Amino acid sequence: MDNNTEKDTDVILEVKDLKTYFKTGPHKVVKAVEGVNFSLRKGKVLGIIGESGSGKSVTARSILRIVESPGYIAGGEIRFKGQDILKLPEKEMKSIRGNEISMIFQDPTTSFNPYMTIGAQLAEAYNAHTPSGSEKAKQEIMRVLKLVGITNGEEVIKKYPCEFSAGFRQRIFIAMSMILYPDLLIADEPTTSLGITIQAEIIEALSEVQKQTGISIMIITHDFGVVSQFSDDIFVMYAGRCVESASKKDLLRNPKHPYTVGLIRSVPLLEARKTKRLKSIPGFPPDMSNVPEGCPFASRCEYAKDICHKEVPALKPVGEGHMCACHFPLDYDINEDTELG
Ligand SMILES: Nc1ncnc2c1ncn2[C@@H]1O[C@H](COP(=O)(O)OP(=O)(O)OP(=O)(O)O)[C@@H](O)[C@H]1O
Repeated sequence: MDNNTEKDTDVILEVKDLKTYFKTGPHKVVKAVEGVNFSLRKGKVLGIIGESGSGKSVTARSILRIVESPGYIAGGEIRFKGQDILKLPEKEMKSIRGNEISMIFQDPTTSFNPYMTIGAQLAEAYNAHTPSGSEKAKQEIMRVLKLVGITNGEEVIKKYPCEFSAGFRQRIFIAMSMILYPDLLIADEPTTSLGITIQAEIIEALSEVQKQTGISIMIITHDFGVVSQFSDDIFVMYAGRCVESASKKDLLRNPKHPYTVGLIRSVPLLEARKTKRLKSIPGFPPDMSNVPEGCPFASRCEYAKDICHKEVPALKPVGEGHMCACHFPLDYDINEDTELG
């Protein structure tokens, strides 16, 4: 039994020193997630942001224990409601998936069976864990469809996925993910394949679901606009590591890691940036099978000094609830960025 402290009871998910590797050759290991730490507060939204290949999806899949071979979890703890789920037998984990933790993916097209009606698929998701009469299932289907703003549920359930747009399918998929009253929803790039207007609608739908149900959400994205709009807390990933985490307010106002500053400077939609020039981060993330010594961001960092190329900086507190892995955290006020003015 775990002895939760008062503080811990506010945390639904705590990831400690998670390592997920891929053995890609006899002497080759890709360290996709290398010692990641973060927590998600109950009823809050945590945004995980980072460029492509930084390990966001692998982190999400590790939480559900669905990392596929040659991938494996090499170490760490994943505490969900106080219990380390890495220690659970697969049978118990199966019941947690969908029932307590559900996940939505980037591409709503592949999330559905094209040959089954929406109603049949929602009923199947409901009955998978909760055998029950069809009347009850139908009530629950209507409940979740309404939750995502679909009021013509009777019509929708008779149709097939191909009869709807990608955005509407994603909305239905969010509904499906909510059918078993999960406590945690992991949304992996839920808006990436959609147009700008539809993206905003999906975020709005997720936000409505969160408000109405109080569910905890972990949203993964490479779009700072999405996290700045929707998250309570933000966790920035780079090359398989956590480089900065803080409340959204702190992170956007006073980012400490040069990578976070680079990400913020490259976003066209943030209010504070509207009138300013945009700057992309020069260079590319490292090859994950051959990450150089020292801070993985050093080769792209305009502030890097000798030590940055030699020692990996530890994740350390830089303010209340604000953590940063940098040898020289910045004292940066986003509104005083004269370089961009
Ligand atoms: N099946 C695999 N085999 C080998 N390496 C893999 C595999 N899947 C992922 N990786 C490695 O893990 C790293 C992290 O991948 P991940 O999908 O988590 O990135 P991401 O941040 O979610 O990127 P994206 O935004 O493009 O989805 C990749 O750079 C890749 O090197």
